[in-house]
Amino acid sequence: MSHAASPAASDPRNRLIVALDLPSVHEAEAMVDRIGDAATFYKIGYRLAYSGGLALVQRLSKAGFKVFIDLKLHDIGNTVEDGVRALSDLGVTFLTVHAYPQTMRAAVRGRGGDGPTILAVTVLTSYDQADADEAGYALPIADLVALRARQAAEAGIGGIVCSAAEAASVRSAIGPSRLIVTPGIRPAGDDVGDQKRVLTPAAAMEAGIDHIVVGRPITQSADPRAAALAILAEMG
Ligand SMILES: O=C(O)c1cc(=O)[nH]c(=O)n1[C@@H]1O[C@H](COP(=O)(O)O)[C@@H](O)[C@H]1O
Repeated sequence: MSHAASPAASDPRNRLIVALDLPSVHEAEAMVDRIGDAATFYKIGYRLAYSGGLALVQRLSKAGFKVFIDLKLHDIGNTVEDGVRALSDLGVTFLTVHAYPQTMRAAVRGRGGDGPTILAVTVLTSYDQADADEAGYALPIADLVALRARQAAEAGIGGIVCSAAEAASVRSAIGPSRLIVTPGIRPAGDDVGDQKRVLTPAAAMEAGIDHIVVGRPITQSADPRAAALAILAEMG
């Protein structure tokens, strides 16, 4: 595997997280090599984690990449606390839990003093209002995201996952020092797939987010490196 570049603080590569949602560790490693120095931060989710991807987390970290482990934990408090404690030993930068108050408090306990930054997933970007209604939530999505962001800050969570469309209300709920991380990003004209609350890379940056998460627009492109470079150019 190639080694990660060390971008300057102002370099947009620090703010682009590429979702490695690929079928196997072998294909994920080949993708990292194809993208080369156009990315320095990768996300590993269910698909890879459940097929040998935890070893890849360690290889990526060793090669100098930042890693976001996205398992969206949500269970009874004791199980979440223990799970976060175990994941904290992997040396990742970010890990995710769902933004339920009991879950978030347990995750903060499991993280201890020097673990990874815990990100709380508010309302999935594949949900529109009809999906939230169907799931039994009485609130408009914007209000539910803001409520969960406030609860995350109260629980001591380090960052929020939401749509960039909600960045302003989330920022006022969490203050300047916690992070806003936004999937549901599509360059203008790209296929949105199952995403519903979508913004372009440029619009997300203007909205004041800290990191964007981009998967298929890069990994399913005929030229993943060129796709990543185009997104970086749009991010400024
Ligand atoms: O937690 C996440 O990363 C996440 C939260 C969310 O609300 N929406 C969302 O799409 N994601 C993840 O972000 C990535 C987006 O991938 P693409 O839609 O292919 O760009 C996927 O790996 C999702 O699992």
